[in-house]
Amino acid sequence: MSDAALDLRGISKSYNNGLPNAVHVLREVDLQVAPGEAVALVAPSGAGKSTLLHIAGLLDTPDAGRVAIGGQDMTGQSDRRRTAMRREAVGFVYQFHHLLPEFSAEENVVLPQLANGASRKEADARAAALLASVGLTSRADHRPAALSGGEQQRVAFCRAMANAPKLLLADEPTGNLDPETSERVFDTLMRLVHETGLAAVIATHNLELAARMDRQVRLDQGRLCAV
Ligand SMILES: Nc1ncnc2c1ncn2[C@@H]1O[C@H](COP(=O)(O)OP(=O)(O)OP(=O)(O)O)[C@@H](O)[C@H]1O
Repeated sequence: MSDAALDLRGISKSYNNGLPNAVHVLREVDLQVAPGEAVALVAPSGAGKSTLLHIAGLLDTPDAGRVAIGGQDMTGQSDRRRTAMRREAVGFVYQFHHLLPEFSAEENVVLPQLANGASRKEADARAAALLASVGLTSRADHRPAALSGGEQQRVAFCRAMANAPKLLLADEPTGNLDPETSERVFDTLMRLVHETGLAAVIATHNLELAARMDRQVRLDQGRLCAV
């Protein structure tokens, strides 16, 4: 397999839900993403974007096909190795951000770094810089419940970037944001992609933002095609 940041080959996934007719969500999907490349994943609701992102981020396994991250084939690897790879190399921004409710915005960005071996000082400095980059310095001490949906979304983005992942997978990362804030998060993201060699796959319904990424792919009837 290649040295692509993400290399998906022949990925298929279906759900049968105990019914005779299985739903073929993904059919032989191939996708390679290079370091420093942002790929927009566009598709209607229910087309399989989350399923594809979960498989790419090692949160789910395909029925067939291979997944490699940073040139390492993760197919058939133990849960321990998959978890270690996910923690070291992959950042995830979920559609529903899953922040830890009992911790502040800043702590939500600090904790994954401590879990990954950073010192408290390094983790605090990186969290402060990330929160500043998305305009949240004044909200750093707030718990998620005291933040708006869009602010929570931005904290989730900072948390995904906390351990400087090689691969960022994002499910509608600007979905809850007003146009100006969406622009700011998008600019931060593209700067990280082009300046640090981050590879990103970003599922979005926003066709205008999709058109500004390096490449667009579309899921249609389970097949992935270039736009
Ligand atoms: N665990 C599951 N069991 C059964 N069916 C599932 C499961 N997860 C997803 N599906 C089905 O697979 C299809 C794709 O779901 P998925 O969540 O990947 O779509 P999506 O493109 O991310 O949608 P949205 O944009 O609405 O979030 C849907 O028809 C969904 O009902």
